Amino acid sequence: MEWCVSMPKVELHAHLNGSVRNSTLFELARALGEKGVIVFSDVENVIMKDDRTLHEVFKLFDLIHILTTDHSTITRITREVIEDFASENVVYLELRTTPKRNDSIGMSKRSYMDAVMEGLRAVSSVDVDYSPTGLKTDTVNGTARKKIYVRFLLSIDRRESTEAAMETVKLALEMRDLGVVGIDLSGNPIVGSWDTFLPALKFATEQGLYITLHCGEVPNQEEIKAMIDFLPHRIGHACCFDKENWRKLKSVKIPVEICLTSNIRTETISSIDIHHFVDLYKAKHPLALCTDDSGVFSTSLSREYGLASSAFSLGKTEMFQLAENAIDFIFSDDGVKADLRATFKASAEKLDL
Ligand SMILES: CNc1ncnc2c1ncn2[C@@H]1O[C@H](COP(=O)(O)O)[C@@H](O)[C@H]1O
Ligand SMILES: [Zn+2]
Repeated sequence: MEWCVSMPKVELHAHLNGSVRNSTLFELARALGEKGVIVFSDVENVIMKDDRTLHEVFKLFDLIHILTTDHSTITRITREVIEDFASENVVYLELRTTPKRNDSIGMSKRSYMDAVMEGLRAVSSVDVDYSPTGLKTDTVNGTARKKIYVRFLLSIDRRESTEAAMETVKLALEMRDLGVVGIDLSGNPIVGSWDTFLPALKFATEQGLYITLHCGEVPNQEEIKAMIDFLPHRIGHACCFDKENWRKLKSVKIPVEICLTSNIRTETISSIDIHHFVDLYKAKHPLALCTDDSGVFSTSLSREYGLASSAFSLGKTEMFQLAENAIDFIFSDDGVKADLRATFKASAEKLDL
């Protein structure tokens, strides 16, 4: 596990509100409890519960959103989440979040994202490169400070309308210079229908945004087929595919964001030894290990690598290679890729690989 921490890593699938530290959630819940907005002990029971079905996870997100959704809290959790990933040597992070409108507190999707950007700028433990135009890393006494690349994906929640989804895509386009690189479709997989989001996703693609879709968290083969036919740049999960969709996915080689702990905890996959990671890995299908919701599932990217290593008997060289391969699937240009490859090369020498 310690070795997995020391290795550089690339995180491609992390939801902001799913990655909040438990200690922060408790602090926020206590404060709202004192104001009489919520009952602290109810919240405590929900947060501490370890195994949750997929359905229960979405109830938890509704609760987390009550705790986090004001501008200053969004700023705080963004800073903390980036610092947490940087502290375990994540060198490139694509953080996704659903821009939220809440008229009662004067929050628009834009002001929500401005609060996120403020959190990013407040990170102090590490240099943050978030702008596609690049940040020059300061050299202090000949040693460059530790650096993390951060890019954002704006999520469309499956509860949203076509218009709301389109608003999110337009916001992403507006915020391109601030490091917003793409669109994610997420939310409760049994809610909403693919057709609702298609116009916004098509528009996003035409405008050159990258697309990743939560795909196959439930066995809806028709939707899975339609999603693969759309040819997104990546998909998340790919758990409940039938034979035909599996074959299709492999033939078009869409990279898969693999979230081991999330799939096991939500019982989407019944046990780790039958996880589709094995089949995809053996087939050399493009894939990347990711956390999904490190707070909600009490994990970290280092833990996910540790889990893969022990469950599938992967050695250090294989783990390192797996982490490095994820560079190929990032939503950034060749300059960033080259810089990340150089970081991995320097680290391989240090780690004696
Ligand atoms: C467990 N598997 C999952 N499947 C689908 N969507 C998920 C998810 N985990 C998280 N989300 C999506 O991310 C939101 C929380 O972060 P943000 O408020 O956007 O920062 C959730 O409300 C849900 O829409
Ligand atoms: Zn997810």
